[in-house]
Amino acid sequence: MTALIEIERLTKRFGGFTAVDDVTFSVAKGEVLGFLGPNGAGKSTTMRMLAGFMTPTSGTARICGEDVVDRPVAAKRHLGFLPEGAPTYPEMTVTGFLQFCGRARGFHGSALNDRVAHAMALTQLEGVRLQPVETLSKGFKRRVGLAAALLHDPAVLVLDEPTDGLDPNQKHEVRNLIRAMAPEKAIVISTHILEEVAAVCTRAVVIARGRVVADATPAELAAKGPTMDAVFRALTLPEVEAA
Ligand SMILES: Nc1ncnc2c1ncn2[C@@H]1O[C@H](COP(=O)(O)OP(=O)(O)OP(=O)(O)O)[C@@H](O)[C@H]1O
Repeated sequence: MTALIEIERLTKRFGGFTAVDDVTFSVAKGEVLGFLGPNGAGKSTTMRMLAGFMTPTSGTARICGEDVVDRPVAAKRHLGFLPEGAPTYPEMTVTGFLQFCGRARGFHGSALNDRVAHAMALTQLEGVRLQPVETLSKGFKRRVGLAAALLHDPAVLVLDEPTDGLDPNQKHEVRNLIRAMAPEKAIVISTHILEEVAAVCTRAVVIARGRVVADATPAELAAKGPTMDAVFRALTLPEVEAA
């Protein structure tokens, strides 16, 4: 299996506080890695460093073999990143925003229009295509962000809570979409929803206080206790309490 994401000893300190502490894992093509942990565990910080949005204090991250710090443009070519929250440029319409993202990715003319139309179809945004992003509900804003991440059909997807704010039907659709794309890509999703891990992930990495406390398949994790909730608490609470 080819590792499309390679994270080695990644660390981020904010002053004297270590938010991400010596994190190592890799993700191969075909894998959907669930990145789990309690609030403040360091998930978003790890994902931001992987996406080249934040410089690590130490350690390395590579996307399709390209170091995100030394070769940021080459690494980002292979990456679709859905950050936390809503897309920027809220006054743009959905179509306008996605066209802007597509142009930034180097698409023009009919190729640009095809890309935007395809991404909108995948994320079911056609009904709101002419609406300004700021007027959309949270779930629709999330899907606009997801469409922007998928636009260039990248080999690597890093999705920070992709189903946050979606209703159950939309969650189902987004999980189906992730599953459908999975064979051709390496995907990392962070989530608080334990059922999502069983539903879409082939592997799970659990972090607490910035450190990896488990790296296993969903079935291996589930076998560690009576419920996924209990396993999650056993893995993460001692770390939180010890801090
Ligand atoms: N720019 C920053 N400056 C200082 N501290 C920060 C900064 N960004 C994050 N932190 C801290 O680093 C820790 C990890 O934050 P992070 O957002 O990565 O956690 P998370 O696992 O994504 O949490 P959540 O599940 O709540 O989104 C937190 O204690 C947070 O307050």
